[in-house]
Amino acid sequence: MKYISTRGNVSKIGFIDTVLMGLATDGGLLVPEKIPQIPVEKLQAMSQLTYPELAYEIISYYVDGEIPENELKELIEKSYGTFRHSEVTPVQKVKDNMYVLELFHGPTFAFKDVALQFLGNLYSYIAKKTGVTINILGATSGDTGASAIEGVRGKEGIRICILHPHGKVSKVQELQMTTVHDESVLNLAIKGTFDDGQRIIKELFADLEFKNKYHLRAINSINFARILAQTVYYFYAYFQVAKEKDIESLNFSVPTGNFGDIFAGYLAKRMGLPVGKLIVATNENNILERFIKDGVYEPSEFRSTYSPSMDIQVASNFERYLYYLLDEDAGAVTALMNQFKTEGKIVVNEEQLRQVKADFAAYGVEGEECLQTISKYYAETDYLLDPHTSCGVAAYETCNAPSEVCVTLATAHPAKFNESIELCNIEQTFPEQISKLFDKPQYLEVVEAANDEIVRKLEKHFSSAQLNVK
Ligand SMILES: Cc1ncc(COP(=O)(O)O)c(C=O)c1O
Ligand SMILES: N[C@@H](CCOP(=O)(O)O)C(=O)O
Repeated sequence: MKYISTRGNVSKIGFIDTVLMGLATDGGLLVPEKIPQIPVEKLQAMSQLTYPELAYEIISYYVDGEIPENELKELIEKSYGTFRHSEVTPVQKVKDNMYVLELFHGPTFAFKDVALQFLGNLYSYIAKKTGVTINILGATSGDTGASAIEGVRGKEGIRICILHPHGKVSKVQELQMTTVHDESVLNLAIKGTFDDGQRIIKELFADLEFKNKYHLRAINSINFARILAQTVYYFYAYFQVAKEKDIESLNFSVPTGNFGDIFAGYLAKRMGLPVGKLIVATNENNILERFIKDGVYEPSEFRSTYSPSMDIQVASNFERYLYYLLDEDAGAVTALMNQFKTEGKIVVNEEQLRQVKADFAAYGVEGEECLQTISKYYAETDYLLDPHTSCGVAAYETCNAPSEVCVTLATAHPAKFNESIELCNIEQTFPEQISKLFDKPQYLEVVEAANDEIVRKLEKHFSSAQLNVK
């Protein structure tokens, strides 16, 4: 298995080099040269596997022997051994034909842990095997940051810097990131939005001299390993629902911001999983909903919402989808991405829009509807949705036909977003791991959303004494 760039200007590389490269050196995103196809008989055999066993089967297609079988199995078991639920990502039936896939049983109570526990261990494995330096640079709207820090903290030879939008993440998200007192961790709170942070880190990754000098590595979903690990739970959910329901295909409703999670579902479908509709649920920052409806991809004004992790205008993984929409024509992707840079928008033609609508349904959830959905489900089913999952459920209600079976991805635990839950007059009990954060001191530096100030901080952090790799 080799990997190529969506912009066509990177020579083919293997899995480990793909993980280390993160953002492709030509500014594009790395994708597998050929998506592996899983035959029906193999799918049937996979349906009885435990989560770690299934993860091994799926991930092996992409690692393609670069990590010996026993070492990959060990790495996967270690990654999912930190989850509080024996099934790792259990599926809960909420009502007839409606399920949620609980992705929040990892250390930081968000779906990011599923991929970032794996990626943290993978980076540690690569550092030990090859001696390469791992200096992680990431941007977060709240969840990736905490999860990435948790995934690598205490691992020798790894340093990490996370940019988050100052004052625009929930209190628990901020505490999860900033109460970690470790010289390998730097939290920069930028005076701006998540999009500013994501743009800045992409510019730094695109500066190849800087990237190479400081050995910058990515933990955001620009890193293909993130997408890969997230693909596994679509398979797992399908197999769990199929055990109790006779289904030909299964719809998924996915709270969406950077388009990474839903792209993982798209990949699972292309690998042969019988996925029906992929429903893109957004909040008021609805660039993706508008694109799926009108074929125009154009940012609008940023809005702070009850689901802050989805307050994203420019969705990183959109480029990966564009690559497949444009029949894997890297030249056409490059032209459209250049057009986006110069004109600020991308418009697809009618035939392409038909394909987009065949691939996805979409619904943008406004604030009141998000809160009402939380209240309604709590009253009617006793299930407490976090505001992101609530957007997913509201989109399911709008886009899923009653006869179709749908799984909504529950992307975070409600305790992370008590600001929104309180507005619904619901009192929740915090898990101990979260309540104890409130007593801890915080470590963060507030900076302008400007490259030069951030570069100075990074240079200092990433050139501090080299941490030993055991
Ligand atoms: C809780 C939560 N839900 C949904 C999303 C959106 O996922 P994606 O960015 O992969 O579209 C995020 C952020 O990524 C998140 O943190
Ligand atoms: N919602 C995310 C934004 C970053 O997304 P990623 O999947 O590319 O890491 C967050 O919580 O940080």
